[in-house]
Amino acid sequence: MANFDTVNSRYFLPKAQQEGELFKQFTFGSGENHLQILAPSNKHVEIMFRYRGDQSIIQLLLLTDALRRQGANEIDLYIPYFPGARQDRVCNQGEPLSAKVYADLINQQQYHKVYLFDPHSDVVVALLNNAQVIKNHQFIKDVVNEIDRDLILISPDAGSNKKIFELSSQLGGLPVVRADKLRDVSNGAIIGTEVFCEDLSGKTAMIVDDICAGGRTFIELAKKLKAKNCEKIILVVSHYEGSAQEIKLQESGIDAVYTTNSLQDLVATKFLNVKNIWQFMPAQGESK
Ligand SMILES: O=P(O)(O)OC[C@H]1O[C@@H](O)[C@H](O)[C@@H]1O
Repeated sequence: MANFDTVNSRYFLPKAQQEGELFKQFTFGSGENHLQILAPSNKHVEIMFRYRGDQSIIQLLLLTDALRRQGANEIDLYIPYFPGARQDRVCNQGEPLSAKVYADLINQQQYHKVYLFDPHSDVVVALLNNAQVIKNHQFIKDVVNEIDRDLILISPDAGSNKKIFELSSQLGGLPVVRADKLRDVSNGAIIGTEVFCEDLSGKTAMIVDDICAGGRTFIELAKKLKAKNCEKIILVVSHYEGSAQEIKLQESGIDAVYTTNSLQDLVATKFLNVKNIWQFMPAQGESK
């Protein structure tokens, strides 16, 4: 999973340096994108797509159209981070159902398979045609092997429990501690966190979640874990936005963040020990 080769039927977006150019791409001054496939396409191709803002979605649609016109009739899409997945319900009046908007766009392309990595919930999987889920199990196993300590898994909120207990059994029954966010019912803002356990003296806690975005969830949680005398706190997220809150994450007691490159090429920060241990596809400008 971690390493993709660069055979001719794999098209990377954003474009990574690879053996032979498969397509050219540029953006006009007006902001419109242009691309051109440079050789006839195989019938079956794979697009390895990392979401980089909504402009990148347009590039994906253009690439898909160009490939079909060049003869591709079975296209698999790898989209490890699926945009809009966290807005999988309308929380406040006036908001869109973003997950459906993005899913509809992808469905219109009639991909043969759409591979997602550790999606936020089952909703986006249900909205997409031909979705295949790559679970986070192997990623977490790799992290556990690298840490090599006695661990407890922390389920950050009620919505994560099912996933974390499944993960625990995959990891030979690692103990699980449950936590939950307390929210302001009027606007959904996080106002606190509860951790359902007694003293955690001497323990290494591994918080596992799909994404770290603003970081608020983990800052509050880490503070509570520290207050329960946790010795070390590791945050493991499949998708990491790279947050303005990194100083606060560190101050809250998080010792390291383990993540993948599903959203970012390189996570370098002087504040946090962020390890990008899984490479979905070559970083832009890297030859793999
Ligand atoms: O607290 P931040 O980092 O902003 O958001 C991440 C959390 O928000 C949820 O959607 C994710 O599943 C995760 O629990």
